[in-house]
Amino acid sequence: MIHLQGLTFRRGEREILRGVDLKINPGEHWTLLGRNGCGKSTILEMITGYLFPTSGTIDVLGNRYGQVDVREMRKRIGYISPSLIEKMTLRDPVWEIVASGAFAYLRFYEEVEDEVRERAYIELERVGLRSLAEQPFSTLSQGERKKVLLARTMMASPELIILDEPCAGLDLYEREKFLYALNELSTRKLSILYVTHHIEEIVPFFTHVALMAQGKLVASGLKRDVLTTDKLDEAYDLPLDIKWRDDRPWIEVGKVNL
Ligand SMILES: Nc1ncnc2c1ncn2[C@@H]1O[C@H](COP(=O)(O)OP(=O)(O)OP(=O)(O)O)[C@@H](O)[C@H]1O
Repeated sequence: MIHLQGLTFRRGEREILRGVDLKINPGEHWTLLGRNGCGKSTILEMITGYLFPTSGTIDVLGNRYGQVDVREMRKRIGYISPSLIEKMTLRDPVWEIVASGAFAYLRFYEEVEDEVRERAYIELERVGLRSLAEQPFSTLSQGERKKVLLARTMMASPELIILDEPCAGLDLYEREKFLYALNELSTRKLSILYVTHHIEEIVPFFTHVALMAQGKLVASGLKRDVLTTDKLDEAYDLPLDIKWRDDRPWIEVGKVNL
């Protein structure tokens, strides 16, 4: 599904990625964790073909980057990045925003086929927003907008969904609703790669975790093997204690001397 080998990325004197190896198999759902600036978004931008490594190889969905048209690859990958919402036209109705995902357009300049419109309604129904289909996108809450983007992503039947901090700025209720919608999608034939700063967002359907620090992977593998006190201490340089409740982790922070 995704195989990164020996990825490095340099900008001037800075080594932003330092030998990242990561293998994600079909059907696995991964969370990528690490402090600000450790290189998470850089990895996502490489997997989506917007950035190229200084050295190392990237294989995604059976294709080696450098030997494949990345525009074709992007049609097979749903990518929800922080900048995507800003690119949407706020006055467009919600269903149209969703429908545009079928063609990877940002908006339509011609009549939308009935079949595409119907599919947009179905995807909206799946994320629980069918009733808002005719409203302008601008009238939706932040959480609803994020779920609209999820529905939009599903229009292209992606084999891989990549999300960069999709719950940033959402209140607890909106966050849980978003994660519930994502959980529903996780049962379809696809893999999810999800970047977050919040360990409690690692809901039960996530199977694996990759933990980064300063451009390197501290650990990667099954979530219970990676989310240990020692490994988290190493990545965050804080006295942390991990607890589990209903297969969902949360963090206790010990006395901090910064
Ligand atoms: N094109 C670039 N030129 C120079 N520096 C860059 C470039 N792209 C990223 N960086 C730097 O690389 C580091 C990693 O950035 P990246 O956005 O991948 O981190 P991140 O882990 O996603 O951080 P955050 O959690 O804050 O979003 C940062 O220090 C950033 O300033």
